[in-house]
Amino acid sequence: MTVCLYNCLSAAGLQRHYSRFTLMGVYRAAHLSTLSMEDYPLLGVCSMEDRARLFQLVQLVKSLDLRSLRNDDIGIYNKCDYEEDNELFPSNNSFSPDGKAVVCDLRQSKNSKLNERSCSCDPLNGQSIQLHVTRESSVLNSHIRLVPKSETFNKLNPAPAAVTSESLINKPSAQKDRKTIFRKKKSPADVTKPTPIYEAKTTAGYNYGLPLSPPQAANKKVDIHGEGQRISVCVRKRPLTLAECKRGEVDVVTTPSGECMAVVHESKEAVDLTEYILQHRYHFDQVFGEESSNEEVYLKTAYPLVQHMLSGGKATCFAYGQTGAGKTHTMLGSSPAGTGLYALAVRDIFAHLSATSASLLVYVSFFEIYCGQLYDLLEHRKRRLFAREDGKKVVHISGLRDIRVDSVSSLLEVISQGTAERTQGTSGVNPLSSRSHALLQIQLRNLNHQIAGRIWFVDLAGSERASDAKEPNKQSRMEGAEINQSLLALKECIRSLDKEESHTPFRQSKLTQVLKDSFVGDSKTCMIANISPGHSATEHTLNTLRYADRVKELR
Ligand SMILES: Nc1ncnc2c1ncn2[C@@H]1O[C@H](COP(=O)(O)OP(=O)(O)OP(=O)(O)O)[C@@H](O)[C@H]1O
Repeated sequence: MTVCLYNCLSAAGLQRHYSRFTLMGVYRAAHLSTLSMEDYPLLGVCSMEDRARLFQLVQLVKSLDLRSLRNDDIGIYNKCDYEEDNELFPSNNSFSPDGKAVVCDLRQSKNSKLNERSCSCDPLNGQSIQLHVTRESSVLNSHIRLVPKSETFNKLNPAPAAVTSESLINKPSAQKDRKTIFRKKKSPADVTKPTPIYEAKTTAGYNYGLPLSPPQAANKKVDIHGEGQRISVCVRKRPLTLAECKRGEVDVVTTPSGECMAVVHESKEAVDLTEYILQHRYHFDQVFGEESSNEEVYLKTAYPLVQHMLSGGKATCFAYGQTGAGKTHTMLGSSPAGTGLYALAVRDIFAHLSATSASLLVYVSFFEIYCGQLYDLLEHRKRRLFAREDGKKVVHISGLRDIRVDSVSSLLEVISQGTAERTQGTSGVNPLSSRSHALLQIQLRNLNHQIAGRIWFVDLAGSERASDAKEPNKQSRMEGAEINQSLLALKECIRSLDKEESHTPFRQSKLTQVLKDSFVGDSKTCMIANISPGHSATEHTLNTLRYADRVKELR
């Protein structure tokens, strides 16, 4: 019978957090007893329900007093229902029918250690102790089995220090400030060996060739979309997907609640082959963890832009990040009904229009930029479009089809039609990678067809490097180069926009050229950097965060 942390978490319905627990060094069931509630967010346990479950599990493990039992492993097996358990083990706190286990009723031992008889009888010389948990409404309606092991926690071989938010989050200033947490078990000798953690001091790495600038003060107050702020930069982390969980991906990103901070725990190996963790911290205007819904993201990112648009302004909302990081989920939503930012914005736009007497019409257009060329997604990509400037230096997209929509559903239909046409390719990272920038424009026009407000939603192409292509060929190299060039140009324009420089390099890429109108005047911009949590995406995640960080610093 396998006895492990995973089983414990499974019994409590928390198995999806297993990877994060192990990453944070909580790789054994016995370690659960050292957790405090402050650690829960660091372990990715954020919702009230999950917190309650973990709390109960921790209390249970604490009550078992593992160290006095000279055990350091606890596992749960045979998850079965309460009635069945009751039949098997009718008595409370007694030996099980085979005489090898102790059966306990946690209703009696709630918030306290299990009764002395259970814990001190110590039938561990070659046998096991079995705890029968029978809290009716509890998630812990399972058998728990303690298995004696040769390794013990005693004075000679003390247990590692508890994982606390202090040890994980407090800022070490230098190497001498090394912090320790538990690490995944390597060998019996390493079990209690702490893994050093260092904080990354620079943002060195792949950064679209941009020179690095001094980092912004972490405590700089950011007034999201308040007076004077035209650009906000937010980060959204998605949860591990089922497929990632199955292949054992470890969640390496934490988003401590209320701190607008994303921390990437990068696993590294020194030249002497010792392992250590390098922590990269980034502060943004908003940071959304995996528990955040599209509605929550919308309210803090696109909603202020929609309000700006409804009052006649121009706004742009970008979703940026590696393929598979959740851009489309954010913009479009995953359900067929569509609960992404597009739909939520449209809902508010129509709600506003029906509540006011202004006679405004809603128009939508949708096109993509692929390898420097524009294609109308509402014309099955058959029509190539051209961005041209008129005498007043206003950019027009000739040939672009505008469709008038009069309801949320008609607009969503247009969007799903356009999305189906978008260019996809296979990258080493994502088998269905969006290889183009998709630009959705929603315009308000008055009865004279004059523009009375405009918002762009831009789902940028995946930011992976050309080297990520599975079998790099000329086409994929061109795609990669174009994508990177346009992302660089975008950053330059945002910088120039914010610094109110006389020259803005809109012509550096088609993306910035067509968005020129959104960068001038009273326009507002929000960038949502989407990141994947898995350890195999660490490098991409760091690149995305560096890019977003640079955009933020350039403000
Ligand atoms: N916040 C989230 N919550 C739950 N699942 C998510 C979330 N974000 C993304 N996903 C899931 O992750 C997978 C990849 O997301 P998505 O397709 O949105 O990535 P993408 O960044 O648009 O990729 P690409 O650039 O290749 O189009 C999808 O299965 C999606 O449902």
